[in-house]
Amino acid sequence: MSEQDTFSEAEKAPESDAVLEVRGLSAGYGAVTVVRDLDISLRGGEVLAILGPNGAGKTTVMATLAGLLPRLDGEVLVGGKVLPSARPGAANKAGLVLVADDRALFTGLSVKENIQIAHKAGGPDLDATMELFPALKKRLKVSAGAISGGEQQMLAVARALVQRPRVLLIDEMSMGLAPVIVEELLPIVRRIADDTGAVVVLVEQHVHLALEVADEAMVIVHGDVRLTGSATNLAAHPERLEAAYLGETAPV
Ligand SMILES: Nc1ncnc2c1ncn2[C@@H]1O[C@H](COP(=O)(O)OP(=O)(O)OP(=O)(O)O)[C@@H](O)[C@H]1O
Repeated sequence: MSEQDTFSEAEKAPESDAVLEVRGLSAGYGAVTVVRDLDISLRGGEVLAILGPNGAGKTTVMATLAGLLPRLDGEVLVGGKVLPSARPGAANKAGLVLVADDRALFTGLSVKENIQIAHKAGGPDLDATMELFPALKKRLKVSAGAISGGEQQMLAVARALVQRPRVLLIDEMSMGLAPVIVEELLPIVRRIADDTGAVVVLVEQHVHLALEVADEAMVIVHGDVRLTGSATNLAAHPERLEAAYLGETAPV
């Protein structure tokens, strides 16, 4: 097959290659719609950064994707199969794993026990997981409540990883952490996508750090998608990002 053939095939890749597809999603609380008409299509190994100011609706999107909130409209598909609305167990079974912004660790249990409890058949074992988190490896016997914020975040991601996610949702990994720690953590997320082929959807306040590791990015403001594009493109045009954040662009 010539190089040209390979290129045209890649260009024409069918939509069904998508591991995560979100079509016309609206999300909110009761009768209140907070996010409107969201579309996402990601293949295995791709990282999407969801950006936007406080209150934009990012966490609402993540919770809805994870089945913790009912969808108000639209569909979510994993591996081509439509997920039922508001069924977190079904979403998890389909391979969606959420790392929530509160990390939700068992603080009375050790680091090792937190990981063991979450482990699913076929997921990477403790040794393989610790390769990604050498700092955590030294803290395996310490209780999860006694490690640093950065280590807790590593543990939250490690706990998601041993569930063998097809789609890893990480909500504000950087919450309460110094930028220097975030700089260490985000490349690990990139590596997870590259090594395991999982789709990663990342909500992040550190815009430029997120764009360094993401493939695609989306800016949500007041519940509307105001900007989408490749992370490289958005990083090269900070003025577009700024205009989107300020609500100066029309909904996409
Ligand atoms: N439980 C709830 N009931 C009703 N409204 C809610 C609830 N939780 C959040 N909201 C509202 O939904 C909107 C979006 O909130 P959300 O937390 O999704 O934003 P966000 O982009 O994640 O913000 P931040 O960056 O500050 O975390 C806000 O107006 C918020 O007040």
